[in-house]
Amino acid sequence: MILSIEELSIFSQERTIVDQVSLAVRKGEFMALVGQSGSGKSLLSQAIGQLLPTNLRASGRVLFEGNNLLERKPKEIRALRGRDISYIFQDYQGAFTPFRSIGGHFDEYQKVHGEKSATIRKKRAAEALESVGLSPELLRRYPFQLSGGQLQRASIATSLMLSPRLLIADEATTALDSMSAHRVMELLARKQAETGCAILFITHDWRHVRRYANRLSVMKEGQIVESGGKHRILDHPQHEYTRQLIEAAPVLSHELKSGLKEVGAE
Ligand SMILES: Nc1ncnc2c1ncn2[C@@H]1O[C@H](COP(=O)(O)OP(=O)(O)OP(=O)(O)O)[C@@H](O)[C@H]1O
Repeated sequence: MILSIEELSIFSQERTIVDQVSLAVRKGEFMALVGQSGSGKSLLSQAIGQLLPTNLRASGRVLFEGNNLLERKPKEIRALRGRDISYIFQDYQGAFTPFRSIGGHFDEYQKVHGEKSATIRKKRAAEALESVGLSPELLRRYPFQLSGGQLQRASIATSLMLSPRLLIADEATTALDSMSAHRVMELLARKQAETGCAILFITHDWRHVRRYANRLSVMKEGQIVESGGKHRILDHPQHEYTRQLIEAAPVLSHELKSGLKEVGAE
């Protein structure tokens, strides 16, 4: 288990938003987190890296390779973020400062994580861009000179540059057109196969769950209502809410919803 969330609750002054949630991500797996809008998926993912808004607080345990991250000092967490645990957000535009070149962003990111050699930083930045199918030429450009899809791939390149062991992707493809989203998903799957990193993937897109996930958890009103292997949940959901969610998703073929063939089918 690379990540083990145990009885995590998140509170505002007025209410409990996430209520005693437990969730585990295994080494190297693709774990999808789906569920109702406002059920607390983003806040749960933010709590992992101590990124919660300041008006909220968390209780419980977030064990990353056995260490409770909720007890770590902010400085320790900053060092961990980007190196061991990386995030990809829906708002990838926000990851870039308008007046700094793409190369400048890659350089700064590595400096923050202690890489002192400018030669290594430059080489690694070029390799990172190439690994997501972008030309190192783009390092000279500014964020507004890239398309949305290119910018999202550049932000993914940054997130993967230091080979994190856990990648947290919060609706990483929601803002993209379907071809760009497909490219990003294929890229994540390929990087995962290459590096063996685990992915916690928050999404509303059941096509991505069906195609890429190993396991999934379903959230509703601050609680996890069902967790398990993809095929089991998609083909035999046990909770009524999961059933409704799957029924509401577009049906893609006559196969079972997980993509498996019915027993006895040709
Ligand atoms: N800083 C905050 N203070 C108080 N409540 C908040 C704060 N941030 C989010 N919330 C509330 O917490 C709940 C969970 O929000 P969260 O963003 O985690 O939902 P989500 O499941 O990711 O939704 P979506 O799928 O729409 O992105 C929502 O009701 C939201 O309004």
